[in-house]
Amino acid sequence: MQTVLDVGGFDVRKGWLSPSAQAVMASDVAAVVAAAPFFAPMTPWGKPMSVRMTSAGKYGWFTDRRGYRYVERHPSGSPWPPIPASVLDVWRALVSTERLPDCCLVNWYGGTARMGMHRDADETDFGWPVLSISLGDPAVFRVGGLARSDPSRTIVLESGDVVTFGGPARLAYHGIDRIRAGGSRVWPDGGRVNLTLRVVD
Ligand SMILES: O=C(O)CCC(=O)C(=O)O
Ligand SMILES: [Fe+2]
Repeated sequence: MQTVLDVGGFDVRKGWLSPSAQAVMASDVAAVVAAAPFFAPMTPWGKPMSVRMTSAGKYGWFTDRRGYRYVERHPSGSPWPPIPASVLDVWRALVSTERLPDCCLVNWYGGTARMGMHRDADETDFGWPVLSISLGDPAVFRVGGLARSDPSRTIVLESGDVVTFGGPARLAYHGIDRIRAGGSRVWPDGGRVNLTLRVVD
């Protein structure tokens, strides 16, 4: 495991998923996306996000002019599909076999997509970590500290890397500076998917 932050609880597991496990998970994610298609989220201040987004599980993360929140339905009105077993297995191995996540947020990054620095703070209990899985093209991931003004540094997240934000790092600022197109064969047309597993309430 790599220690990147000065506070504890930010753990990077490089190559935790084998190429064959990544392939199984990619086809499970494709099935989630077939049931709950990607949509273009809008920030509360009216700017479209550059990622495309969907979710699996009891809740999906959502944003529009009314703000950030978890919702029980896809914008189509359908409930979110279940979180695939291949994804839950990672949570069971690294976090808990008793309390499973309520939400698997699926972010799709095409060529120029990025994500600004933010904290994952829409959940009720910060005692549970957020677990992040990367599939596809490498991403330049930026992680800072607990205040927006803290110094930050970058690491490259590649396909199969698994990150947990727990303990003091649960509320660390983080974001995606950019994607390195063409760095993976997980998706036939390139791009990157990031899955984040969250206990919501
Ligand atoms: O794409 C990533 O690695 C991070 C995604 C993220 O921070 C989020 O969805 O809250
Ligand atoms: Fe996040």
